[in-house]
Amino acid sequence: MTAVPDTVRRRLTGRVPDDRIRTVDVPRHDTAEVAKLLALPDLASAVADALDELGVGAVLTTDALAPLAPDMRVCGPAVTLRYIRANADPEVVRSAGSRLVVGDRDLYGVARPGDVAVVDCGGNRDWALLGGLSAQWALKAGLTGCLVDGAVRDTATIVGTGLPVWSANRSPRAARHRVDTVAINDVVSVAGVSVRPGDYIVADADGVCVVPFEHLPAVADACVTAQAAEDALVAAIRSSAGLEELVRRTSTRHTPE
Ligand SMILES: O=C([O-])CC(=O)C(=O)O
Ligand SMILES: [Mg+2]
Repeated sequence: MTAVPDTVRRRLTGRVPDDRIRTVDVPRHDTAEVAKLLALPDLASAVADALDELGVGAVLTTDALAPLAPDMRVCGPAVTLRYIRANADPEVVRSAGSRLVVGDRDLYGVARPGDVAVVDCGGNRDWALLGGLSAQWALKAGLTGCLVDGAVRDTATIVGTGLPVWSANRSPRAARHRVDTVAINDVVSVAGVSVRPGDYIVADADGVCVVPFEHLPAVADACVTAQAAEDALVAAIRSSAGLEELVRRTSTRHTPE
């Protein structure tokens, strides 16, 4: 069983039993790596190019997970939560005072400022696992974003909080009494992509990139190099008098002898 230190214990509600908290020790890189990435104007596209170049990681399109608002962007290490769908009728569960556990608050409790919550909803896309209250709790804990492979609700309130959230669906119906928490900080599956605690989530209006923890520094360096080349190309586009000059200045074609 995980030893939960007192500093973390004071941040937990106690709803999730300790044996479902797989670890509180999530690896994290220096925040300078995150700052390099957040400086990129087209964050997820740049990171996706670097993942292609290095042959690592995974991406998800906005068909799989979409941001609640187009200006949302995030980069940070994942803390994870996995649910399963409960079999019981929610009315029966509610009247029996069941111990089905909603684990979002305790996920935020084990997180550190800068982390991104990643929620595997066990295939449930119909019932909301995150709403306005949850978003405000996440912000209080210092989370910088949430990915929910399921539904969210209270969209107006969530967007108003400024917390960046990506989800597979939206639904007004709550998942309370319909799901149970299996694990906090275990490997999860999000739209078919595995995410380990500490893998970096990079997301914006174009979609989501999952950067394996060990590759983050190389990805950040590749992005900075590619951005410098792109900036030079943009300067050439802007300063060329016309297309002929632009093509001449940027062409790599061999001139015939
Ligand atoms: O209550 C719930 O289950 C989810 C919700 O609406 C919130 O977090 O505000
Ligand atoms: Mg609500």
